[in-house]
Parts: sequence; structure tokens; C-alpha cells
Amino acid sequence: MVRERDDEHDKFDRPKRRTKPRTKDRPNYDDAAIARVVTIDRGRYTVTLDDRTITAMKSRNLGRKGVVVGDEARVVGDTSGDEGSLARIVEVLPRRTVLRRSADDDDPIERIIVANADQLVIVAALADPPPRAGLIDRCLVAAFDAGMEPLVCLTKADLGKPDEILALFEPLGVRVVVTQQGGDLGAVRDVLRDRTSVLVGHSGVGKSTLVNALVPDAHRSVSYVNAVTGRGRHTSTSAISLELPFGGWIIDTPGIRSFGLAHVEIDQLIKAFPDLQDAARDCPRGCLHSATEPECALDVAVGDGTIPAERLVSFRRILASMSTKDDY
Ligand SMILES: Nc1nc2c(ncn2[C@@H]2O[C@H](COP(=O)(O)OP(=O)(O)OP(=O)(O)O)[C@@H](O)[C@H]2O)c(=O)[nH]1
Ligand SMILES: [Zn+2]
Repeated sequence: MVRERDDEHDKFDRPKRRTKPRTKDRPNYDDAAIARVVTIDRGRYTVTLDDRTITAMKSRNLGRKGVVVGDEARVVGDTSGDEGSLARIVEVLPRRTVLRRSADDDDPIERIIVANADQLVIVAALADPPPRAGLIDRCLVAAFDAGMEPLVCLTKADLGKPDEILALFEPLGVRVVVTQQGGDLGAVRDVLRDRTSVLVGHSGVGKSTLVNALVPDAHRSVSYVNAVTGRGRHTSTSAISLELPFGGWIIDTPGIRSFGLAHVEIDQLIKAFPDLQDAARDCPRGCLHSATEPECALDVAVGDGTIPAERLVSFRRILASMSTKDDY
């Protein structure tokens, strides 16, 4: 795969970025149509605009700024979507959320993989392969840090019981749905409806099975997208956004082995738990809220019954998962 050098500059999307003043002769694209980026394939962006699927390239004026799946972008030029047509992305709208994957051996830079998703769906099988709680914990950290609501989807209910996993995540208030191949998907549809959800999960947990059940023509639309880019079929490593027939979008993310958690700050993570955040106001400065902190106010809050003990135990478990060398 040809890697886009532009994405190196995703880090400029970090809150502390210094913005370059706009030059006064910068063209004004405020009237340009706003499209949604659904997948990226070797420098070609597939975007949807109204009901059209359009192939676009990045305009030069974007400089080195990255464009990722889920971005809302202004497009100009030939937006007909006709075969062989090519539009230009001239501006990326501010991102509401960003999900990052970690640096790894192949690529030393933490990069944004998906923008603007509301929900992170952590798919784990109840058996074959067996669920790994530590991996779900790290996905939860990634979700909370990204400002996305997590949802755990336990598949292969015909092969195992969900009770143990439920017990681990219930104290955190994390929603869990249980599914099985050929089973009723009503509960899953309800949690996905009208939202943009990113699916993550190890190979073999049943993600494709789930996507095909939710989006019956997913296969067709994947090859359709590739036909539009004119580059034939190949296994893309880019995330791909699929429209749900009952409303909303689901973004599949092949090939992510781990999330970038190196930058996650505890202050940010604890915001997902308002009761803990409240109690932590009484912590000494720089308290890491771990079980070894001598004066952590979270222990006091458990002692006086303000916070259930299992909730603090679960919170500390996900805190600790941040520093493990596990995948995800
Ligand atoms: N018993 C059982 N098997 C299932 C269920 N869901 C999926 N499978 C099987 O598990 C295997 C993996 O399913 P996939 O949907 O391909 O899993 P995936 O997560 O997409 O895996 P990759 O395609 O490798 O990313 C297949 O053989 C499925 O038939 C289920 O609910 N119960
Ligand atoms: Zn503390």
C-alpha cells in the first residue's frame, strides 16, 4: 500500500496546534457542498453527497492536512459521481471526535483513523476466540478518550454465557448487547440506529457476520466503492463507512491492531465517570487514583458509600490497562 505522507500531519489536529494565519487571498469555499468521506484508497477518497457516491482527490490548498474516514469535507469540481469523474476536497470541517490508532513497528506515528463517530462498538466473541477483558478495557479507554460512547457487543452467544463479562463492565455503566449468528438483531439495531458507530474487534470474532446481517448489501457496496475508484477489487486496509438501512452509519476498521493510548490523560478519562470525577476533586495534586495512591479520595468515597466498591475496582482496572503492552 502506498502510504500517504500527508497523514503525518494529523498530529496538527491536536488541541494545542498553532494555526497558521489564513492568507487573505485564500479562496472562499463556504458555499461548497459538504460530503462525507466513506473510504480512502491509495490517495482517492470516496465520499457521499446527497445520494451520490463520488470519487475525489485532495486539493492542494489543504497542504499536508490529513483527510480521514468520517470526515465532513467541502468538495468542488465535478461532483456528478459519473464514471471517471473526479471532485476535489477543499476543506475538512472541524472534527467532533477522533479515534487514533497507535504507533507500531510499521509506522512510528500515532494517526487518526476515524473522525466524527459517536460510538465505539467493541466486538468480542463469548468463545472461539474466548473474550479477553483486558483488550475490552483498552478499547474502553480509547472510546472515552475519543469522546465516543462505548458499546460492548458479545457475539457467538450459542457458544458461551455472557455473565462473567457482564459483571466486569456493568459497574462502569457500559452498555452490553449479546448476539449470535442468525439471531434477532433488534437490540443491536436499536443501539446503532441514527448514530455513527465504529466497529472494532479481533479477527474471527464475527464482525463480518454482524455487518452482513445489518447491511445486507455490504458486500456489494464494498465492491461498488472499489469500482467507483476504478482501481478494481483489492483488500483495502482503510476503514470503510457503510450506511445502515435502518438509519445511521457503521464504520468497519480492518487491520487496526492497537489504539494509541500513549497520550491519554487520566483527567480526560475520568470525565466519563462524573461521580468519580466529583470525588477526585479531593485528591492530592497529581494523584493517579491507583490502588497504591495513599491518599486517593476515591477510596474515601467508597468508604463512606458514595461510590460502589466494584465501580472503583473496575475504573482502576481500565486505568491499569492503559499501561499494558497488550494489543488494542
Ligand atoms: N457459532 C457461531 N459462529 C459464529 C457466529 N458468528 C460468526 N461465527 C463464525 O465465526 C467465524 C468468523 O466470523 P467472521 O464474521 O468472519 O469474523 P470476523 O470478525 O469478521 O473475522 P475476520 O473476517 O477475520 O476479520 C466464521 O466461521 C463465522 O461463521 C456465532 O454467532 N456463532
Ligand atoms: Zn485519586
